[in-house]
Amino acid sequence: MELAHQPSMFDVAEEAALTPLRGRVRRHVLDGGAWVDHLPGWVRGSDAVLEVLLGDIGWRADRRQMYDREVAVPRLLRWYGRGEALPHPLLTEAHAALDAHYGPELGEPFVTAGMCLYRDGRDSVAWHGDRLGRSRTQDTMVAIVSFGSPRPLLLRPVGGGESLRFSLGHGDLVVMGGSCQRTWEHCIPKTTRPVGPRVSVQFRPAGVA
Ligand SMILES: O=C(O)CCC(=O)C(=O)O
Ligand SMILES: [Fe+2]
Repeated sequence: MELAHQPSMFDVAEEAALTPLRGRVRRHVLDGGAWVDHLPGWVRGSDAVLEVLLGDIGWRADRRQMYDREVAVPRLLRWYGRGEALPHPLLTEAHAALDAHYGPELGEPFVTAGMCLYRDGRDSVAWHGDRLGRSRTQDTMVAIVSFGSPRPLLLRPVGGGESLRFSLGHGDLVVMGGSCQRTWEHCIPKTTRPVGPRVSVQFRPAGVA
């Protein structure tokens, strides 16, 4: 796998650390019982995490069921199941912090960590909801921590309407909650701008995909 990445481009002097969530994360209430929480700069010292994520952690090219077709996904994937050790301790801390903050509202823990690597602007994910599991019928949360080059996350209501745009930069947190996976769709569009790699780390409860 060829990635435009050299260790020397990172300043890993700053140790990766989380900043507080409470009182800082901003909730955007959307139509239809959906919401999006956004906290730019949740993680400090994200270079150290990105460097590990861009290494050999078992990235795979994959295929995915999209609507009624199976398509090659233009991004690399790495799935961490229940209890599987995450590749950087900051991610383990992030998981615990998300559980502490969202557990009372979510009513269950985040369990899996799905990771996506967008190598450059040609990598993307098309409009979809994460509805392969219980999220097809139930409210849930998907928490995304982003590392690397900023890419926008777009959201639009199922059935049409204006789309919203959240910037997902290095160390930023976005949480899609409520009915968001079934009443809204989201995507990471391709871009012709020269962008470096981005890794998205998505925490989901059991049975949500
Ligand atoms: O790249 C992201 O942050 C979003 C990825 C996504 O929507 C998915 O994998 O279901
Ligand atoms: Fe998604």
